[in-house]
Amino acid sequence: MRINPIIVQKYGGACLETPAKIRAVASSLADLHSRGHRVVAIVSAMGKTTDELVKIAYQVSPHPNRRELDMLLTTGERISMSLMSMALSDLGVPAISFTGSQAGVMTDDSHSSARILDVRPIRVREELDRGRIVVLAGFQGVNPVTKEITTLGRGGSDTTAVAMAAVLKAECCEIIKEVDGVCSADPRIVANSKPLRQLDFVSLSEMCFWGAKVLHYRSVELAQSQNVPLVIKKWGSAEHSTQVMKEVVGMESGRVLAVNSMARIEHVEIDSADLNQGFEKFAQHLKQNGLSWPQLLASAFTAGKTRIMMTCDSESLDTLLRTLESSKDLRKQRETLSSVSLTCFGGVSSDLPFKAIQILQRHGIIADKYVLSPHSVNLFVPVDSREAAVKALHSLI
Ligand SMILES: Nc1ncnc2c1ncn2[C@@H]1O[C@H](COP(=O)(O)OP(=O)(O)O)[C@@H](O)[C@H]1O
Ligand SMILES: N[C@@H](CC(=O)OP(=O)(O)O)C(=O)O
Repeated sequence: MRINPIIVQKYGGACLETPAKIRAVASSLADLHSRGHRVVAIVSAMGKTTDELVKIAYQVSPHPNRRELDMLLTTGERISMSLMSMALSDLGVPAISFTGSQAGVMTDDSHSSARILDVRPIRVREELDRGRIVVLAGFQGVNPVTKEITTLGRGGSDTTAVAMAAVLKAECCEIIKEVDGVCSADPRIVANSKPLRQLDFVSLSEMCFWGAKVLHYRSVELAQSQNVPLVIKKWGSAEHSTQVMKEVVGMESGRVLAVNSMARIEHVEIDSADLNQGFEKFAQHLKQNGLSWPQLLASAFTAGKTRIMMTCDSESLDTLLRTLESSKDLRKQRETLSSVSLTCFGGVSSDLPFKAIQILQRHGIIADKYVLSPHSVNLFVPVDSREAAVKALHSLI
């Protein structure tokens, strides 16, 4: 007997913003199911629900307990999953929803930035075998030791989808968006940004690490390491999609593929004897204050100070900066910056940083410094120049 292929589809908050949108997604899932696929749908919270929950938490407590914050934020996805399952039942399609822990998503114990250690989708497999569509809450899991509920970090539902597709050996993992796949820049900033129809894993993961909000960057790394066929698709449009490939034809062209940016980068300075002690003090400070690790971008040690450059969601950065006020050895250093990154195919050409600096200068923007990664030039600019810098550098594409 031929076993029907499994398709994992992930729907982001934008596609689930209203009850009408949820019903529309349900009918598209029903259609997929009727064509003989076994379907797993990963859902995010409706619209901006997670932002609203975060806001409420900070109105109640200026420094919310991280365990309780995770308990709160996971409710957003629970709402979506149960509504989606109801909508499917109304269409006459058998469906069942599961939370991350019911679906067997096992994580480490790091609240608000947990990493997936294992997936044991026992109930998911049973229900697929019964012919049901399985609807899963993205962005969450459970730590098998502490038994606590965790979240994977903002945008983490993409990573749930890829992890589930990997263990279920799905035929495809489709990330469904309201945008036209992955574009050469955020279409909200650059109206004429170009959709990228094919992208290699390395370039995409670099773009997402440096701020492209289109995918959780850990999901790209996981898809690459687990060999998951990954497609980013525009909702309701068969042809508008980005296919992520192991290799895209071409050698070391250095062609600029995309410009992305990070809105807010902060610097912390730590009194220390060397880099190692600087990091130890930073790690201890995070632990003592119940804070999760931010995304670290660079660090340096000179003259008794370790300086760390980092980013994270704005609420977490605000909380971290507040805790520095009562610290003896750690302090906020210099003004907040934004980043602008050029991601290139097949490596960065040596003259690109200087070309980029000149273009910015012609637009009256002074780049403070830049760092290179194998596939990106990442420049740091004043926060109020961020959008103008993205638009100016998009001329290189
Ligand atoms: N390079 C990029 N390509 C496409 N979208 C991007 C890029 N950088 C940032 N974005 C943003 O990512 C979001 C992705 O799609 P959307 O369906 O709105 O979100 P979600 O699925 O997270 O709810 C959009 O808001 C878009 O503005
Ligand atoms: N709801 C969570 C997780 C997520 O993945 O959301 P989205 O897929 O809408 O970016 C967040 O807003 O962070």
